[in-house]
Amino acid sequence: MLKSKSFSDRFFEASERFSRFCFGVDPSAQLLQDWGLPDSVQGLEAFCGICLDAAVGRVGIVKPQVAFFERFGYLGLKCLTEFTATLRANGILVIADAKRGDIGTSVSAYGDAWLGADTPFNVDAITAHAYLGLDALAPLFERAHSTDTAVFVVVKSSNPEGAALQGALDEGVPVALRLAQQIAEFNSRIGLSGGVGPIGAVVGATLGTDGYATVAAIPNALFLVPGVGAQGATVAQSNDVFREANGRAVLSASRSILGLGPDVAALAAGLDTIRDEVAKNTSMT
Ligand SMILES: O=C(O)c1cc(=O)[nH]c(=O)n1[C@@H]1O[C@H](COP(=O)(O)O)[C@@H](O)[C@H]1O
Repeated sequence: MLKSKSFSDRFFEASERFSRFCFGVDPSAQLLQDWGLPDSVQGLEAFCGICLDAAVGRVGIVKPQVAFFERFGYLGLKCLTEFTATLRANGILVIADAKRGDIGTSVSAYGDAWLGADTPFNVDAITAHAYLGLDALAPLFERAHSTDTAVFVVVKSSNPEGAALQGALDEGVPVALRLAQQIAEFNSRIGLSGGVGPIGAVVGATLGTDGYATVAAIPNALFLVPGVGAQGATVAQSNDVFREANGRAVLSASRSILGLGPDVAALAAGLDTIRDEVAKNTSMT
């Protein structure tokens, strides 16, 4: 039997083919309303259908925000399952923005839900928090390693509220930097593929050069870089992160692109524009 490709192989392929851009799909109540759709599962399904039509053949990575599907209970999660399965069937990598985190036994159950071909959600990667300690996420990391998937741990977030906690000093070292160092150690221990391990890191684009040290501290991880557009960061401002990550980062934007919908052609044109802008910027770094 052919061994499936590692997450890092799929990530590098997607970002090389379609630029280092990730399309964030955040079907908020506001966007459903702006798109003239009902705030219901039917509206959610229509929203996802439009995103799918615009994304296929245009972007390599999509990040659905799970909270906007959970709003509709099990039917919302059914919609998410179908959306992600169709994206993946069309060759698009799916990072579920689920922000999970807990003690080991509970985290292990999150793995059973999200990561691997025999799981109900079966996505390529999920996002997680390390507030209960990075080691507590170990079952999720092990599972990612064994299923060729990945876990992106929030290290230095894009929102202003995160700065105090993430910048607090632990024996003189900011918590975010300590976490970055632990991720690098964990990845080395668990095993690398294409130079990176199954633990990726989330570093906000809004941080500019403040995010630089964090990225530099993890030479063996992939990066998810949200915060472009609605949160104020520009593609150009992310150059420092891109330069330091040396091909291991993707930039993600949600509302700034989705605001162009519901017209598929307008959404597609917006995706083309940001994808090409990211490609141009990263080729200069
Ligand atoms: O993990 C994330 O994606 C994430 C981390 C972070 O530090 N900041 C952040 O905004 N996000 C997510 O990225 C998306 C940002 O959306 P926009 O600001 O509309 O591009 C939202 O779904 C957030 O939940």
